[in-house]
Amino acid sequence: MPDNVRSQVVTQGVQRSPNRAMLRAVGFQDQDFTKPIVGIANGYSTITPCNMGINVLAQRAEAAVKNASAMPQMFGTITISDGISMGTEGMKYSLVSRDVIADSIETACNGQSMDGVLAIGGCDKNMPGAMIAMARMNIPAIFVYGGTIKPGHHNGRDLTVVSAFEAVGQYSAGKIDENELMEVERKACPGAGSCGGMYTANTMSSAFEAMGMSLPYSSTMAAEDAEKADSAEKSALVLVEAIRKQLLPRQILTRKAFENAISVIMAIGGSTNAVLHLLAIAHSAGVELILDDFETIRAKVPVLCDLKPSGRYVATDLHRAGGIPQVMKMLLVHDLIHGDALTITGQTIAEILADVPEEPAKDQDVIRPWDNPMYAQGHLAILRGNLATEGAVAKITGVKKPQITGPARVFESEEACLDAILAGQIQAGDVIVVRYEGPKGGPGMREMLAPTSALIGAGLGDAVGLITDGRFSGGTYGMVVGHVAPEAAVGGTIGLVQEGDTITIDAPARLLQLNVSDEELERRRANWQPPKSRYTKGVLAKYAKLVSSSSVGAVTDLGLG
Ligand SMILES: CC(C)(O)[C@@H](O)C(=O)O
Ligand SMILES: [Mg+2]
Repeated sequence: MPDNVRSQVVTQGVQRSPNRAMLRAVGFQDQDFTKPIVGIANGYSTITPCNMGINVLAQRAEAAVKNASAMPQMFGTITISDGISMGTEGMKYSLVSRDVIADSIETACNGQSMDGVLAIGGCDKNMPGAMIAMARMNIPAIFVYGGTIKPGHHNGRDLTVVSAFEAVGQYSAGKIDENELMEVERKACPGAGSCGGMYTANTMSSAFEAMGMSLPYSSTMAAEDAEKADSAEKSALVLVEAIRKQLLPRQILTRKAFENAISVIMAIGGSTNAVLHLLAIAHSAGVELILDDFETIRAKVPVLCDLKPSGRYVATDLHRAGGIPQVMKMLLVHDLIHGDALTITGQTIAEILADVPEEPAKDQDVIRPWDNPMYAQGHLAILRGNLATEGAVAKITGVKKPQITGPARVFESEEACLDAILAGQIQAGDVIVVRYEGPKGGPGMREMLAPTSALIGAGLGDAVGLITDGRFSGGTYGMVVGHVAPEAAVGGTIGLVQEGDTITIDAPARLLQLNVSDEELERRRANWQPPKSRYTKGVLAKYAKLVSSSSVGAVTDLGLG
C-alpha cells in the first residue's frame, strides 16, 4: 500500500490511541491499522424499488474489500423516490437530494479520513450525488449502480412506471377504463431496480460507465440478476487496486470523459437530466464544460438505440444487445468518443472495447446499425432566444415535426397545469408554460412527468408544446423544453409571458422565442415583482438561497470562495 493513505492520520501514533480504541469496537484488530479504509456509501432503502436491492450489493462489496486486505466502513446515504414523490410538493426535494447525497458522502469520507469510496445508488439523484462527491474529494472511487428494474408485462406489452403515468392521461381522455388503469398500475413495477426505460437513473449509470467510473457492462444489468452482485464484488477489488496505485477520480473525470459521456447519452436517447448533472459533476471535477458543448456533440452523434420513453425497448434489452460497450464501440469506430480516456480499471476505453464487435448483432433491433439510426443527430438540443438567454434543454424524440408556434397557456405550478390537461382544457397547437418551478423558484426543479405523460396519453404529445424552468423526467418526451434559464423566480422572461402571447419552439433552429416586442417586455419587466420565498426555514430554504442557474448545473457551491 502507498504510505500516504490518509487514514493513517487516525490510525498511527501514540496520540491516536483513543481513535484506535473506537476503531477496534467496529472490528479493527492490531494488524488492520496499516490497511487503507474504504468507505462503502450504501444507498440501501426500502422507500423505493430503485434502492431496495442495494444492501446485498453493499455486503458483497464489503466482504470483497476485506478479502483484499483493506478495511471497509459502511455508511448510509439517503434517497428519495422521484417516482413516488412525482407531482407532489415532496418532489421539490428530489434535486435537493443530489446535493444532500454529495455532501453526506463528502462529510463521512473526509470526516473519517477514508482512503477511497465505493458508492452504490439506485434512484436518479444517487448517481450524480455520488459522482459530485467523488470529484470533489478526489480520493480513489468507483460507482456501483443498483441495477435496472425488469419490465412488467400486460397484454403483450412491456410496462414501466411511465406506462402508469401515461395511463392516467389515457383514462382522462376516455381511451381506457378504470379497470385497465388499475391493471397497468398493478403490473408496471414488478420488483427491485431503477425505472426500466432509458430514463434518468439508467442514463446516469450509462454515463458513468462511459466516463470510466463504473465497470464495463455494469450500468445496464438488472438489479435482481446475480451478475449485479458479482459486479459489486469486482468493483470493490478494482477500487482497492486503484487505492494501491493512487488512481484518482480527476485523472479519469477529464474533459474527454465528459465528452464521451455526452456522446453516449445522445446515442442511447438519454434523459435531459444528464445535462444538468454532467454540468454539476464537471464543476466539482474542475473541468470546463458548458451547455454549448452538448449542442456541439449532439450535431455529430446519431441516436442509435430504440429505447423508451419514445422508443420500444427497456434497459435490460440494451444489456442483452451488448450494453454500453457495444454502443461505445460503434462511436469509437466513427471517431465520436476518445479511446485514450482512462478508466478506473487502469485500462483505457479503447483497451476495454478491443474485443467488442464494430457493428451490433443482426438478430436484435435495440441497437440499430450505424447506417440506419433512430435519428441522424442527437436528441438533446440546447435552445436559446429571448425566453432563454442562458439556454434551455429540449428533448426532440417521438415528434414528427419539432417546431410549433402557438398561444401560451400559462401555469404557475405543475399541479395547475396537470389539472387543466386532465380537464381537457388544453388544445392542439397550445404552448404550455409551467413556471416558478426553477432551481430557486420551486425550489428544486420538479420533473413534470405527470403533465407530459398526460399529454402523451391524451394523444397530444405531437401537437402541444410545453416549456418550463423546471426539469423533466427521463420518462418525458414530446415537444418539451426544460431548464429554461434564467428562471421566472429571478426575473427571467418566462415569468413575463401572458396567457395568449405566442411562443415559438423551433428545435432545428434551436430557438425558444416569445413573440412579444422588446418594448412590451421591458414594460412588463418594470412591473414584475419577485415572488415571496415559500420556504423560510430548513433544507428547501437553504437550497433556494444557494442554488445556481440550471444553465450551470444548479450547483450549490458556486462562487463561494
Ligand atoms: C420516475 C422516473 C421515470 O424515474 C424519473 O424520475 C426519471 O427522471 O426518469
Ligand atoms: Mg427523475
